[in-house]
Amino acid sequence: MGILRRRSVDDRRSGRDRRWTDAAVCKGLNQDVYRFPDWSEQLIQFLTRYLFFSLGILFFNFTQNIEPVWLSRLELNIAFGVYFIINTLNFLHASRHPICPARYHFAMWVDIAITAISVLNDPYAIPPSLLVFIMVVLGNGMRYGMRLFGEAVIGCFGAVMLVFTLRYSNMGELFTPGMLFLNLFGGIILVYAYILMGRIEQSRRQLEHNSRIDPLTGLMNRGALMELSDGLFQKLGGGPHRAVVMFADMDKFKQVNDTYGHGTGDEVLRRVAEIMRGSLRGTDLAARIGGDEFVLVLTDITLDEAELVATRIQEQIAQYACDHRLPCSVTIALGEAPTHGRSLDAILDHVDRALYKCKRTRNCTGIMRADLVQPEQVPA
Ligand SMILES: Nc1nc2c(ncn2[C@@H]2O[C@H](COP(=O)(O)OP(=O)(O)OP(=O)(O)O)[C@@H](O)[C@H]2O)c(=O)[nH]1
Repeated sequence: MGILRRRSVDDRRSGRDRRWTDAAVCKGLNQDVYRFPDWSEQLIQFLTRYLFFSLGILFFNFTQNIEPVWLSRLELNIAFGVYFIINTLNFLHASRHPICPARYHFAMWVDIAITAISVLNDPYAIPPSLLVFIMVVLGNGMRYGMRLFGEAVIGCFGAVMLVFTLRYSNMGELFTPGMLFLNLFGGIILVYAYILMGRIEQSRRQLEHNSRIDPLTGLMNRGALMELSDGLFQKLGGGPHRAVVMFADMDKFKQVNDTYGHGTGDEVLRRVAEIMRGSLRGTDLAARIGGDEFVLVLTDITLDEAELVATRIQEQIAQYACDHRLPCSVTIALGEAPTHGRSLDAILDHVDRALYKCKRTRNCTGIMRADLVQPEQVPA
């Protein structure tokens, strides 16, 4: 039971990164297909775009013997000017709304368009500006996840084909071996980067999953519970909806371990987790937060209804213990949001006291509501 007393917030992610990811969760954005880079990453990308803009202006306006082949210099400068304005508007939007997949897509297509215009107007037979397509794919795809990566590959491939067709129809240019090599090389880099990125993303997701799940029971761990319940309690806010926090602690579990071994103890924990999981609805949360301690967060439910759920869980565990001739049982304490607090931490403080009291009271039925425990009864 001491684990709640030791509970602290220091293992939680902090700062902007966390708020951004939480915001993504709240907005219901799919983090399997999108990545949400932090502001510094996006800032570097915008600076790269401004760098590309400056190089384009310098190349087409101030390099000797360079004449745009498709547009007039004025038209080309207008295109770059429009790019500058769009980029700046996107930049301002990003500084206010860093998480915005629609903008990620839009900015990437604008990048593809201006790159295609540059390659189209590049007078070199083997246009070095083709390499910018690789930068567009890597710069966008690696930052924002597999969805944008795939879209960038398809978009850039389509743009290259279109540009070559137009260059050919305009200049009668044939594919030179150098051009063929450059495209082949670029294509191989992109496919390689896509595969590599896919593997990295998969490992990242696996790691993230493992860091949130208790491997013995498959329930979430304490860190994941704290993180998800933050969002859940924020949503409750001052509204009419309620949530009940249930804290369950096994009794005589040490005796099970000592008498029958840790293998049996593990099996008991797995079975208890199964019973708890079976009592939940889709929106509820269940976690093992310590050795033999479990926390459930039930949404849209009253304390009375939650007490019935707790009784059912208790009965099923008692039945299991009886069937296997085990001495263990479970004590469950209940608290309610917002009556006992507006965050999981705050409610758990109350519920922890109720559990402590129930464990120490001989006539406790094994279920205790936090509202039945007065502050002065709380042990020091
Ligand atoms: N089998 C097993 N045992 C564990 C695990 N994690 C913690 N424990 C054991 O769980 C026991 C918890 O101790 P206590 O909280 O004193 O258990 P209890 O006998 O139920 O005592 P009360 O809670 O005071 O009723 C300890 O013996 C731990 O070694 C685990 O993952 N598997």
